[in-house]
Amino acid sequence: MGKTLAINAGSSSLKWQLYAMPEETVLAKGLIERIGLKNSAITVKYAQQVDKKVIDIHTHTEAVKQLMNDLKTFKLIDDFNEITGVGHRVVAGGELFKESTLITSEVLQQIKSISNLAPLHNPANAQGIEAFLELLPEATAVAVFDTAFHTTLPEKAYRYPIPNKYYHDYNIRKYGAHGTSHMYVSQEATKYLNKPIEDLKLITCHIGNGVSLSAIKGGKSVDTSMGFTPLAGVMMGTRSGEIDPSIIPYMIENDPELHSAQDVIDLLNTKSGLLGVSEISSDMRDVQNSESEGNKNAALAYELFIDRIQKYIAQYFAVLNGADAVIFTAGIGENGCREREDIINGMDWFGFKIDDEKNKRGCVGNIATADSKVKVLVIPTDEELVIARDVEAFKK
Ligand SMILES: Nc1ncnc2c1ncn2[C@@H]1O[C@H](COP(=O)(O)OP(=O)(O)O)[C@@H](O)[C@H]1O
Ligand SMILES: CC(=O)OP(=O)(O)O
Ligand SMILES: [Mg+2]
Repeated sequence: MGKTLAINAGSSSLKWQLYAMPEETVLAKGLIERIGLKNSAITVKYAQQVDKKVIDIHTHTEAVKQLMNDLKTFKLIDDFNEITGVGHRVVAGGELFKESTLITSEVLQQIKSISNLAPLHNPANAQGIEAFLELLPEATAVAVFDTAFHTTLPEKAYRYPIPNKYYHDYNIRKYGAHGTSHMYVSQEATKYLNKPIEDLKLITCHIGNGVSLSAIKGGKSVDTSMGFTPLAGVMMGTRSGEIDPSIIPYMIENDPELHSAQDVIDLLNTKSGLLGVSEISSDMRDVQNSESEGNKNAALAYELFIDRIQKYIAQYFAVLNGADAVIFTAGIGENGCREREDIINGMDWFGFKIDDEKNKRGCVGNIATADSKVKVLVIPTDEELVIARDVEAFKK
């Protein structure tokens, strides 16, 4: 039933995959990085080929035009009309969207209206949507929300212990994020655990540039580390994760460079995490390279990063009252052998240990020792496939 594009627009990047549906064959995929900066990097992969180029891409609208031209240049399509569906990852759905939704101009306005719930993401997601509405007005356009999978959280998990009116009148609650990824890897886990999802208790760790963990019981999210916005929870590439909220007014009072709560929130979102502590980079590979050259800040950044993840894993053992498996996914979760070893072997009291022979680059599946009570799984995430499937469901 035609070709479907899955779009994952980040604050400075745009990832995409082109599928033949309903066969779910990946025809091509690509990445446009450094949007809005000099020398944007463009990668297109198709049929064993990789094309890379560097040009300046100023906006997400330009990125979409570039991607569509590349599809023609590399003969992945002859005509734009071959693309009958476009699915967009949208990080925050707030109280407005509990499931994937057909995009109309009203839906687009609503997505923009809740940008406060994902300030780094929703504005970029909306730009991507607008660009495609202009280029492919006939295609089935669907928004797939990161928050949807977490709508099953029990009230004790999603409510904050603040006066009730802030929930009832202002919708202040935990929404979580990365839901598509937590859902996908938890479903994939059944292949390695030989039990139906209804009988499983899982702790999923999505560790990429953004990081979040979830406690999943019987296939439903029962807790997750991100909160009202994706700033909450563990430390990330540029985000602080949890800090004592009293620090915010204290920073404004004492640092003459900070004038408002918004200034501090920007700092916590974009200048903190691995970047803020290492003073080197938000990218884990750069941090580790500096650490190996003896850089103390980089070593501290790494230590904090591992510590925060361990503490959330421990919390979720309590939330679930035990677990069948801990799952690692996303850039660092899938590729970071050392991170997995440091996280798991530092808390082996919980009933698991990494098998060094299995914990290798490119490994997939269980990497725990044979006598581990709790399995440790590496499962590559595939948010784009879930998005393409949701688009397909609307085409029918
Ligand atoms: N081999 C590796 N070892 C450690 N970290 C890695 C490796 N490959 C990628 N990463 C890290 O993965 C992170 C990016 O993850 P990714 O899931 O692509 O993030 P996002 O989707 O949020 O852009 C970066 O910190 C990068 O350094
Ligand atoms: C929600 C979020 O943090 O997403 P990402 O990891 O893509 O930045
Ligand atoms: Mg991601």
